Amino acid sequence: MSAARKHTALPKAQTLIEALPWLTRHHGRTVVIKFGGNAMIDEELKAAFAQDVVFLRHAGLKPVVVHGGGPQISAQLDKQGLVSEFKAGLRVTTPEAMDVVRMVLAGQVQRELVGLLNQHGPLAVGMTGEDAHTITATQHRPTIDGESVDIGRVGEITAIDTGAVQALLDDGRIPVISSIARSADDHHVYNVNADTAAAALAAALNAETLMVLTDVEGLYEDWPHSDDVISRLTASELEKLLPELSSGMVPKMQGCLHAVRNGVETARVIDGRVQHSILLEIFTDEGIGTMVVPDAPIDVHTGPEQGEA
Ligand SMILES: Nc1ncnc2c1ncn2[C@@H]1O[C@H](COP(=O)(O)OP(=O)(O)O)[C@@H](O)[C@H]1O
Ligand SMILES: CC(=O)N[C@@H](CCC(=O)OP(=O)(O)O)C(=O)O
Repeated sequence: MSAARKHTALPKAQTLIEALPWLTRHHGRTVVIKFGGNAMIDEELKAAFAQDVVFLRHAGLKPVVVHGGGPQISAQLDKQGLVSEFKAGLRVTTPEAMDVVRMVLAGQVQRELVGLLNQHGPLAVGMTGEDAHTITATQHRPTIDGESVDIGRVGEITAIDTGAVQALLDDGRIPVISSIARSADDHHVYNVNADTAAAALAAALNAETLMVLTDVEGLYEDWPHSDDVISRLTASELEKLLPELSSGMVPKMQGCLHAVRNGVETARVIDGRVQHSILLEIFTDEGIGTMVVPDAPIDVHTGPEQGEA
């Protein structure tokens, strides 16, 4: 090898070897990645997301993708002349809107993600929470101003059956899951917030990490007045903060709390607008968003040889 070639190749080897402690730590572990509708805005970002997920799979992790599609659902409802209304951060879902939600999530967004992932090999398999009883829900009635409100076919998760997802993981596949649940009440289906579905799946799968990709840098300390990101907080600290949060951050942070209180080691909210943000989070110490840890935390941003595992 010429001196010039060695010069350009060496930094690549160094980059790879720097990832070794993280590769060792995460090998064989399940990572649930929530890809939000707002982070899916750009073709290049979607392609980079697919590359990252496939990279994780080839690096020996077990990624599970749970996707949203709020803006895509709203656009389709609009096309059909149906109004989008949200209460307590959740879409008021009439039976007519439910058909649109199901068609957009399972028929469009999920298909697109599966297609992007499968450009790299026969890896991704799409499913919804309806399949093999993966997610079961009953009607969710949020309390607004002290009153229980009917927001239609919005589901509250009552059970998760991980059998089908686990079988896919054992077969080396990447499950791509739409946040629709089978009903425990009747033979219809429910619309579940995708952050909530991802968190419930992460806990039930005993995942190492829940990673929520969105369109902000993380949890802002004083949103919307400042863009100071809280880089790390414990479950108890988050619990205290929850009543102050608004809009889309509520289900995300509730989900992160649920995950770390139920065995998941870290739950992170990261910026899906940054290319390869997943790899930056998993394989470097440049954690870029907000990380929630259990009250007795494990320092995951420290390489195994430098600190406690
Ligand atoms: N404290 C906060 N920190 C960051 N974003 C916040 C906060 N409170 C509310 N938000 C809002 O939450 C949004 C993210 O949620 P959402 O729109 O549901 O995204 P996604 O489609 O990725 O699930 C942000 O774009 C921001 O407008
Ligand atoms: C009940 C409820 O609100 N469901 C969401 C499901 C999709 C979702 O959560 O998408 P994002 O992650 O892109 O927000 C909805 O209908 O918009």
